[in-house]
Amino acid sequence: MTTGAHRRRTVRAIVRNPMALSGVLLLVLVLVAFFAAVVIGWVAPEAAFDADLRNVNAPAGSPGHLLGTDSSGRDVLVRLVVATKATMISAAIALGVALAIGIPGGLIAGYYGKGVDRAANWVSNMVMSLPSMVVLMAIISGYGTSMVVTMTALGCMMAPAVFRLIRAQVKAIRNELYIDAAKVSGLRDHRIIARHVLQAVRGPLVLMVTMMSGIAITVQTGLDFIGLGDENTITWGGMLSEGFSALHVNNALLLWPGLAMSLAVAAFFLLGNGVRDALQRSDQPASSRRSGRRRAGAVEPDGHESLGAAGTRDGVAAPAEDEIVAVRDLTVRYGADGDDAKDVVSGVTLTLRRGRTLGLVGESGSGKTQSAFALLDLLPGPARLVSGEAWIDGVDVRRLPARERGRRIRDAVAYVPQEPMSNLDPAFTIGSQLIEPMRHRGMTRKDARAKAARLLGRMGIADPQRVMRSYPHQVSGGMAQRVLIAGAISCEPRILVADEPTTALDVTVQREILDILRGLRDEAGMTILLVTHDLGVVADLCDDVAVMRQGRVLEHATVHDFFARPRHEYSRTLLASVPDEEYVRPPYRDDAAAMTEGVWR
Ligand SMILES: Nc1ncnc2c1ncn2[C@@H]1O[C@H](COP(=O)(O)OP(=O)(O)OP(=O)(O)O)[C@@H](O)[C@H]1O
Repeated sequence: MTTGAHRRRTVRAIVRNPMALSGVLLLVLVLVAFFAAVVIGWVAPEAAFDADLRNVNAPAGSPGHLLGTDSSGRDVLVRLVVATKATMISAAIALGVALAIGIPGGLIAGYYGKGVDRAANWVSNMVMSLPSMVVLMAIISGYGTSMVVTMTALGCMMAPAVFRLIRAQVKAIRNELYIDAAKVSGLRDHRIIARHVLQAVRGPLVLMVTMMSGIAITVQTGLDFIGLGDENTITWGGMLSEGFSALHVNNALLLWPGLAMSLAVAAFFLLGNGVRDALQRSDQPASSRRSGRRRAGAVEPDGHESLGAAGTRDGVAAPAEDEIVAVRDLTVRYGADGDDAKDVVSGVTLTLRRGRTLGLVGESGSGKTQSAFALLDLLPGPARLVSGEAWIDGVDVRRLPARERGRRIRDAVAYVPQEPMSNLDPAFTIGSQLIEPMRHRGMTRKDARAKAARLLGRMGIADPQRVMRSYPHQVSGGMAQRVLIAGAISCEPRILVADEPTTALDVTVQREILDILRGLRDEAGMTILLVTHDLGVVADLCDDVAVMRQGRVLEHATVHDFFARPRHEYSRTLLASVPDEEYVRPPYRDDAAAMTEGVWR
């Protein structure tokens, strides 16, 4: 579905939602009153102050006075309409200030974490602990009853609520795999925040904005009611105060401004709830949203030391020309140094030769993914890279400054993750997710769209245009994996890191995906690092193999040597534990050609 179609669907959902619709209608009424107040201010600025002392406290329906007059003979309806303007402007000021502080603060603190987050959170907690009314009264006593000053202060007091909401939402999605995928595809932080993060927080934000509008109106009216408002401005609070003084003479004077305020507040609350529901309904089913695996330890990113930090040894020889990737002595540590430290990758050395496929095998938890993440500079927050080199195409990227390192890795290496669905942002069509990285690298939208369709075709997708219009929840797992591979190769990387790309798929689709990878190696000359625990896949697709266990590489050999003459005891155990001997039988024969004729073909 296109963005335009999605928008139409959202509008339809709002119109069909009774709560949203009544909110919209009430808000239209308030806006009509607002614009009427603006017009009255131009054409008859004195109309709200015209007193007719011979006609005080006239009841509603009196000639010329639909809602009657007040105790000075002024027309209640005109005053009510004029008061709408000041009340709405006050609410807008408070809201604007709260959003201007809260949204960027929450985005930055939630996305970057660490010290920024701690400092911002501390300030927010401090402001939240202050009693708002007392602070507002103190400000009024110090700076007078200026509406702008009072509402700006109220906005500052409300900002922490926005900050907390945005920060919590950003933290919840910061470690989603589709955010990692966006990083890998080369999108800069500000684009990821604008495109993926803001999109995810819009629902709760709409609700908060409407709630806060209601609160701002209530507070402003309350302050005016108790006499702390700007006495030169007509407001609903001021009218309520006058009505309260004349309660026993004309109780209708309390009714009309009270009703106006209640309707305005209700308009915002109904609209907020309705729009939130409509947004949820017009998006894909909740079950398909963010169902992805969240990497363990995604809570606080303290102490993250990425590639490029200290520890590079000088004077080390560069890898040979055909070694497109050379990882040497890589150690990834979780926890602070000392007893808490845990090395999940210990002194790992791996070599990928140009145009070949290296299978990284090992039992679950052996450190395969962490090694791949270390190479991609994608380690999660709590992980630290404490030693090692990572050579990509003749450059040790650990020695590069962060930005240059990121650029070099993204230019050379693409990543295909294990769980296709959780690596696609549920809020965007597949087409837009494929096109964006190419656009980011300077391609026109038209060219990027054509290339995306072409790549999907090459991935064996029969109707690329339809798939591009679809949202992730509308395609199967196998299709999503093809989409991710198409996305990964769209910017023409030289190296592909595929982390168990077939694990979540059924056998037929697995075979097709493996064929695609084989085609990328054989036809496009791509170098592939294939993380897998499946020796059948290794036998079928890989040229070299590295066996990992407990964070260490135990054996690094050609596939032929590995199957024919496994050197390490653990390799022999692994081979012996394969349930169906047929899987690995062909490579055991000392016949290199037979290796590619395994059961997958
Ligand atoms: N955030 C984390 N905090 C602490 N330890 C972690 C964290 N993430 C991973 N680990 C540990 O790192 C080790 C290696 O994990 P890794 O994901 O690399 O394993 P793997 O070989 O890819 O396994 P699998 O095949 O199950 O994906 C495991 O012992 C795991 O528990």
